Amino acid sequence: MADPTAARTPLMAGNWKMNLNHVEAVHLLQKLSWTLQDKKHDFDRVEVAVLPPFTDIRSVQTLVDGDRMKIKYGAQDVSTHDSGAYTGEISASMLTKLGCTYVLTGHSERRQHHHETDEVVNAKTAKAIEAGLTPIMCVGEGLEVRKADGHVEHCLGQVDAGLAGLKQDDVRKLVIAYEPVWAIGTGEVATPEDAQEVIAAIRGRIEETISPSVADSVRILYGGSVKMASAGGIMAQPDVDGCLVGGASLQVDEFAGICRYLDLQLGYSS
Ligand SMILES: O=C[C@H](O)COP(=O)(O)O
Repeated sequence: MADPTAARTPLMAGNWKMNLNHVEAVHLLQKLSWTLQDKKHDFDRVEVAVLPPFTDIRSVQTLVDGDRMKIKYGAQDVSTHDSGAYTGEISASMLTKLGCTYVLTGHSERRQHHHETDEVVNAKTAKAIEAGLTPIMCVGEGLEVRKADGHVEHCLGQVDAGLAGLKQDDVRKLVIAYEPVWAIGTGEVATPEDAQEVIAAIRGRIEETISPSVADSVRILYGGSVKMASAGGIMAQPDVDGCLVGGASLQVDEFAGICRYLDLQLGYSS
């Protein structure tokens, strides 16, 4: 039986999507770091990561290394290929070389606008792991599926397909993000109970198909219009291990507030 209270370090990951050039990226990251330092953020207690566009990653790396920041970073996508004649693609080893920790796979915007199938998501996830990156593999249902009450089965199907063929120890280390498509960038947040329902089902599926200890270790995030005001309620759910934040990660005070949800809950916000 998977233990929903097993120790898993919460992760707050900011997906900048196609926003911020490299100069703007440096400004935002510097300000985020100062804000969190000023509030004495404990990065071992709540991990913080940013996922900039590819063109910003080298600048982010220089800043993180130069200032010895504890903020981690990663990319928003990765190729299924290792190298060669694949115009416009970026390989997993290129990201590792840039010091990336994380990479998103299967974000709904890639599934929707770039027709990424579950097989492609699985191949990208495997390539990322092979190169030493931690994939944040995204799953989530659209509005029609939710209305037809098929959301849990839909997400479990995406999880099964995305994890196919991966080794137990690799699954243990990866991160899954549940993002209901109808809640992305719409201001429409799933309730904390909606997030818990699907995330607990995903953990249960991993327990069943892989192992209870892997299910206890794997971190599962919620994403979809998360704001400072909603983060505490979402994070109070026993199976939710963090948030994948889009729009609010472009506003330093909002994102810092999300990262500090524990302090804010405890009333240390002043
Ligand atoms: O990757 C992040 C998600 O797509 C959520 O975006 P959002 O916070 O703007 O709704």
